[in-house]
Amino acid sequence: MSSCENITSAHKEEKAGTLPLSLEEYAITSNGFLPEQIPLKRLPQLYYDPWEDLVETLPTAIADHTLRPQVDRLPILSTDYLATEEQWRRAYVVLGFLTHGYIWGGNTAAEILPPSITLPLLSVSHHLGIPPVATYASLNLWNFTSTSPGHDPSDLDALQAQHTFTGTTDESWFYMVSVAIESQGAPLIPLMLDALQALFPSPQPHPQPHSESPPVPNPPPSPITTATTALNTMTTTIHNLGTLLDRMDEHCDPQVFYHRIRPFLAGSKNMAAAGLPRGVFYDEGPDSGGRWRQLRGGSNGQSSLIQFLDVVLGVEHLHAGEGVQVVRSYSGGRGGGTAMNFHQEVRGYMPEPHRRFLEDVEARWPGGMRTAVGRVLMGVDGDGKGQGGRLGDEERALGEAFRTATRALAKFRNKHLQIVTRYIVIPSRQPNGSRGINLATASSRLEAASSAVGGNRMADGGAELTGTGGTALLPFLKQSRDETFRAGGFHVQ
Ligand code: HEM
Repeated sequence: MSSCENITSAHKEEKAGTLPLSLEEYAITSNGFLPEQIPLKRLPQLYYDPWEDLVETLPTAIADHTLRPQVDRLPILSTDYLATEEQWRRAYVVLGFLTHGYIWGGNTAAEILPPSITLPLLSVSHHLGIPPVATYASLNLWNFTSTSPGHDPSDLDALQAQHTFTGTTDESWFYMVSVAIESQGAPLIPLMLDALQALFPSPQPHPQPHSESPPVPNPPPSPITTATTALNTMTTTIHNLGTLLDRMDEHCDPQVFYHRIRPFLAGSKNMAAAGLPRGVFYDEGPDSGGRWRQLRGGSNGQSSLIQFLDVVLGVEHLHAGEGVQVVRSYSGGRGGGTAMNFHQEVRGYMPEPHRRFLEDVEARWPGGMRTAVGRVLMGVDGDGKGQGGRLGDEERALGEAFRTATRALAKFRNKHLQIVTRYIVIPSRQPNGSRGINLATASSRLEAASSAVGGNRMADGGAELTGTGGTALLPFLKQSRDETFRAGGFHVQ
């Protein structure tokens, strides 16, 4: 197989019309936030063989504790020979795996990242506009291959991760469920942009043929019908994404996830309990010095697709201090300071074009469907205070389609909550005797921010062990779900 195979997905040829935004400018492909082609499996320049050879044997090197000395002996390679965006992404994937393998692949966490990793990683992350750490992009979006004819990334059974820390099927499957979700959700991007565009500029009533005019043979659908149809497709697609989520159990065992995979996803932010009180020192060599950095680790919460669905529907996630708990990620790290909530903060961990895309969509269609549908139904921006007369069938169908779509996304979040319970909360309460110092347990401590939750003020930085940690994590995820339900709260007359 060549290193740059074309991907044929079921929806690839579907969209040919003119979009209100040029998706290419945002590095969005016919596979959505996934690349158009199977990501490179190896950098073609022999110069980068020291990285490639090491990452190829990563699970073994971690298991026999030889990774750190091998990384320490790596030459400091320049990024000057990276020639294409695919190659920059490949370098980011390789360095991300080596970084987390190095930090977490021992009995204690490594506090200092050597210049052989730090220098090229900082250069690559600067080029891609993404933090120098493993992210959803390096673990999922740019880390897959497929054995299906046409390399269809929506075919979960044919997907495989290119790299894992553990060499387990469980880890590959954990990443690939997200890849299939991204792929199956991809057609929603152009579809929903069209729908927003149709509805936003004051929707016209259905064109009524004038009595003297000749009948129009195939009148184009009205903006309201266009949006209704798109929302109904969105509902079906989100339902299918939930079916994929349900398949996590097929090959990813909760014990393996919690005790073996998850520790490697951890970041360096608020990880004192796991042995990183100051984060990780990125050593840039004797000339430049270096500095301590505290960063989140890789998380599916960094998915641009799920945030796109929020933006389209107009789901609002509250800021810290407005009742939201700022949680430590399952991959480590706690939500940002007072000004940012989780969803805003993790945008900083998305590839720059994807982050820009979400911001531009928000700016162009503020409030998304919630605003647009609200205007149609009540003549207001969805706050339910309008006068509104009797609604026609078309408007009622639109309102119903919108509420059904928000309900579908809330149900998706509900399934996700059940997964988090099975994969984190329950295993965190069970003993694990496999390691001297259990980094999984240490890195799963949750810290509640000094935010008021249900009237109970929790001490800033007050840590809870994982046994009770789920009590901090679950309210955050429940809040996300409930905010989604709330976005659909219209009363159709
Ligand atoms: C074993 C599987 C999974 C586990 C244990 C898990 C766990 C978690 C945890 C603990 C969080 C809290 C924030 C964080 O730590 O970053 C989170 C957030 C999130 N996860 Fe997952 N997750 C899993 C699979 C997935 C999948 C497949 C997706 C789909 C792309 C997903 C999407 C999200 C999203 C969007 C958030 C942000 C909260 C929200 O918007 O509701 N997760 N996940």
